[in-house]
Amino acid sequence: MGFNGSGKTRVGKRLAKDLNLPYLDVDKSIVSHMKMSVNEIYTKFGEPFFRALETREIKELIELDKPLVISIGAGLPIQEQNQKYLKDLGIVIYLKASVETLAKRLEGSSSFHAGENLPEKIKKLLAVRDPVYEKMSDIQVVTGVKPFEGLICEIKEKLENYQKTVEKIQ
Ligand SMILES: Nc1ncnc2c1ncn2[C@@H]1O[C@H](COP(=O)(O)OP(=O)(O)O)[C@@H](O)[C@H]1O
Ligand SMILES: O=C(O)C1=C[C@@H](OP(=O)(O)O)[C@@H](O)[C@H](O)C1
Ligand SMILES: [Mg+2]
Repeated sequence: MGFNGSGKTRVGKRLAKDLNLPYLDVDKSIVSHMKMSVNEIYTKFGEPFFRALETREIKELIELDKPLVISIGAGLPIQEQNQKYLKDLGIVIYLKASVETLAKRLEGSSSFHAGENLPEKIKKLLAVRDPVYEKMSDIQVVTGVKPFEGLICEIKEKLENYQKTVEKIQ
């Protein structure tokens, strides 16, 4: 979980490979179910419809009850209707990034329509989203500081520690 460009796809795919688990991207699942791009769904049916598809998708994943590494869209956790399901989905990792890191990564991105002032748009949206990501996450890592390999090691270490702590409690 994280802002657009925080690395959900890249980190998710690598983590799945290292943990020997299947990888699933919620946006990609929606696109393949609908046979339409995210942009087409937004244009044709509007955002609330897309958000309802996200909700349906994560409910199905909970019912599936299968170990997976999942990337969710940046807007999914912001929807109140999804927050109760997110907790049931499993361990939630927040890829936290600064405005500067995100602006660097999202420059020229076709999926993040920034218009004129990219850092300003990121700053505004992040101010709303970061507290929600903080609240909804079990594990947090800062991305954009250390090299990718180091970040992956940090995530795996934090995951192990988290699982050990949960086992102790149960
Ligand atoms: N830890 C990282 N260090 C440097 N670049 C990264 C890192 N994680 C992701 N990126 C790059 O940032 C961009 C956005 O990553 P991506 O995984 O597509 O983000 P998201 O799925 O969260 O939108 C890609 O070009 C990706 O290669
Ligand atoms: O920020 C958002 O509201 C969205 C982020 C996108 O996912 P990424 O986080 O992979 O860009 C995608 O779900 C959709 O375009 C809406
Ligand atoms: Mg992505």
